[in-house]
Amino acid sequence: MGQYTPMIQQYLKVKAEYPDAFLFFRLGDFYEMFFEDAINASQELEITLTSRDGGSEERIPMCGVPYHSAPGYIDILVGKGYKVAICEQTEDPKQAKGVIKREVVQLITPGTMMEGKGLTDKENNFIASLTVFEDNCFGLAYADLSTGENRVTIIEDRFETVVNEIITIGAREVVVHSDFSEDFKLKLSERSTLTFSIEEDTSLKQEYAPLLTSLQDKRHHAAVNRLLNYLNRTQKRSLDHLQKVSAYMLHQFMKMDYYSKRNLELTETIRSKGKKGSLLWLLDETKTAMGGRMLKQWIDRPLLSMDGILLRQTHVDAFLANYFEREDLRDHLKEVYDLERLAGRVAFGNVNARDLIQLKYSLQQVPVLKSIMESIGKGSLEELTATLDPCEELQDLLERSLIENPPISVKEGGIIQDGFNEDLDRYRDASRNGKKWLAQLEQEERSRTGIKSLKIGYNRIFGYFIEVTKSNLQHLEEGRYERKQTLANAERFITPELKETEALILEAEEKSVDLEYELFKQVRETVKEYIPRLQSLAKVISELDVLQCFATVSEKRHYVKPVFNHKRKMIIRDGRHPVVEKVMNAQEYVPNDCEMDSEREQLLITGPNMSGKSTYMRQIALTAILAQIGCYVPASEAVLPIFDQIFTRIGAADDLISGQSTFMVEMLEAKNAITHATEQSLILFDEIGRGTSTYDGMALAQAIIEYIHQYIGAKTLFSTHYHELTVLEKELPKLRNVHVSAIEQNGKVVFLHKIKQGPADKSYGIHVAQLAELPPKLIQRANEILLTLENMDQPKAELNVRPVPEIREAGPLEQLSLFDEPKKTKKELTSKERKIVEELKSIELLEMNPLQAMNVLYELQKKLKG
Ligand SMILES: Nc1ncnc2c1ncn2[C@@H]1O[C@H](COP(=O)(O)OP(=O)(O)OP(=O)(O)O)[C@@H](O)[C@H]1O
Repeated sequence: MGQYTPMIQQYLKVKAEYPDAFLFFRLGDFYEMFFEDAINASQELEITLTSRDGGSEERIPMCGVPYHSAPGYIDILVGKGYKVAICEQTEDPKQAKGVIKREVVQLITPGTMMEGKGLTDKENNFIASLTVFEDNCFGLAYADLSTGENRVTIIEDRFETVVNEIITIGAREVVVHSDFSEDFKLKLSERSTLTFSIEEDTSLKQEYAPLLTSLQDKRHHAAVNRLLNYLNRTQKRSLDHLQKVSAYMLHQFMKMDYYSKRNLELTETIRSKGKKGSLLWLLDETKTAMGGRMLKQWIDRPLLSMDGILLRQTHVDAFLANYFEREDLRDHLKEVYDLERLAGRVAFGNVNARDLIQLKYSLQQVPVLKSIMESIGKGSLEELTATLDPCEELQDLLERSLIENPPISVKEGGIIQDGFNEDLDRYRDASRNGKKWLAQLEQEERSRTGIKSLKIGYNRIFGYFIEVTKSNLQHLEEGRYERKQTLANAERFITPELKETEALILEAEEKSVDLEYELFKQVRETVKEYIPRLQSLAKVISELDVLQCFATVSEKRHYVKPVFNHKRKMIIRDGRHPVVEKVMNAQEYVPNDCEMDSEREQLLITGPNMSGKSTYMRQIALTAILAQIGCYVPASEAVLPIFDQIFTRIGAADDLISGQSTFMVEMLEAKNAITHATEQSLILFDEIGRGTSTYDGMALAQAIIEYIHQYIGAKTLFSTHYHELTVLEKELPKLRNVHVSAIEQNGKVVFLHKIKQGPADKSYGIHVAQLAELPPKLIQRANEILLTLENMDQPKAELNVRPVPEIREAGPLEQLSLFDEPKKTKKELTSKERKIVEELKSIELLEMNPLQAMNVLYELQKKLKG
């Protein structure tokens, strides 16, 4: 290190403390990066890589960004999952002896962003900490630094549950002990892009003790302390806005694993991973960013407590019964600023006067919201309304102190109203009068000299001056004017009077700007004291927003209030898939019923491809979820049990990342459902078993159905292409066949999308092939083959006697009328035909899917026709 210049040595010392972050090293107006950081940053940020002499033989790689445009670059790096350490000059360069002192003032990481593009209005940005206890218990704590939300839970379950929870909250950064298992890290990283950070210290810092007062369990403390200590160490500033930590338990909410949430497209779609097309997108009629975030949290955590659900329902009822008040409320909610994030920025000290003006507008809405709510005033809504806190004194302060349209900068004046502070008024008088004095002085000089074009101007270098054009110079009194500057056709002068007036004005202006900044800081400090009240206010407003949103959607889309029962009964009349219905236009969507109870626990759904089996299954799960978050549901009548868990296996080309075959994933998920489901659960299995050879898959599917029927009793919807399974209805008393109907019109299939009792009688695979425009000859041939196969079908009931259906001999195939020519006996066959028959015999039908079989047939036929 000795060979480097003192500044580079300083850089290396700081960098050693932040090895896993890009170090933004402040040099004058730039943040510079050196060595590896420079090489990597120049690639990631697409900026020029240069080099500088640093005392060593080789030049040091360097790249930099101007400090005023740094936030954009920091956004990019942090968005890619990197950390950025901001190292500032902490002493005045003029006073520095030797190298200027520098220190890291903040570490910005994916989980600790406070502003910028990385933050989405309607989404939280959580940073989590994970602590492993004995017996494989996990403490999960998480906080949103931008809003101050702060939670903790203990997971006494598999690590998979921890992964689910971290993905559900959408954490982007996880803080762990340095010994944390690499295997666990891998499992977490497989599912989402996460940044890991280290914090060993789980001891309590006294300043945070008030946040932890409601926590009884020691493990809660350890988990939360790890997180708080990390935030404290990296943020190096006030965390006053962090709210009291609230503990929760996972079993308070309906359980759904990551796959199920994804399959059901609750908050993002499978294909685009965006919000559009998800249940959240459909429901989001919230008017505030805070409400939007709460809605997402509610969708992620449907309730299990009947009381909790009914309470939300009552609120929704009240909003539904009062259309005009609701619309009025919506209009006013629109004017409410993001109070939670504002509170966070107040605590961090980076709000400007414009933010506080927004706060003022928001607070002005509160009495209005309150009076609208009071006019609705029914039952429990009154309780919520009563907690709307207008923070009157704060509102009053903001109204008196800040001017309406302040500039962004808080250090250049122009933000505090006249009449708010006497000293400020006095300075302002001086500076306003000063301008008057200058105008007077200008007038006097003009009369004295008789020069009409004489004017008083200002420049930064020597302040106020008197400007006279060259042609008028002779009119100036000798000795009175001191020359300061010569221009092409004018000269600039000063006089003692001018300088005196100038001193008065500048002093007043400077003092008033300084005082304004001081006054602004005082206002900001006062706002800081209101942070907890603002946060509580934000909670109530968010809740009102989500509840009005439920009412708005329910009314707009003609939803009905679900009725709950403890008898595991489920009746859905005219149920619809909420999102498909919206996308395709309500008139076209075919509504469907679903009836299940303790005598009818399993539905085996058959029907052609594309008829709507998956849609039907999904709509039932979404109906249950909507009901349990307290919203109305897309149906004309709904009687529902409260589901404790929802499991889905709905085909999608997922999980290629984890290196497992689709079939393996299918089996793992089946296992997951079978191991954890209870009588109170809902299971959706879409064509389980199709990923393997026909009989294998069918056998497994049947065994799974039987197992759930006999040992679990969960409500199960099972769609299948194996028509053979429909005979199970005879054996399994709680299983019913239903099918999605289709009709043939003019030789084409028309999907009715209607669920009917009983099994489907026909597979319409060939029609789908026709829709896919396979050659007409081929379609015709497939129809002939189908007819033959159907004619030779054995009574299906037999299948159920043997769990694995009997594999037919190849023999009967010889009798098929495969060819249009008259039947021939073996003797009469030509050698070519014999060869083809042999080929036919050797075909492993069970290894093929129908399309492959058709291809082979087509080839054989082509050979025959020769
Ligand atoms: N009830 C309905 N009313 C109107 N259209 C529907 C309905 N249900 C489904 N559809 C339409 O039919 C399409 C196919 O539905 P879905 O994917 O559920 O079929 P599927 O039977 O599961 O098909 P596959 O067996 O090929 O997986 C959907 O994209 C939707 O547009």
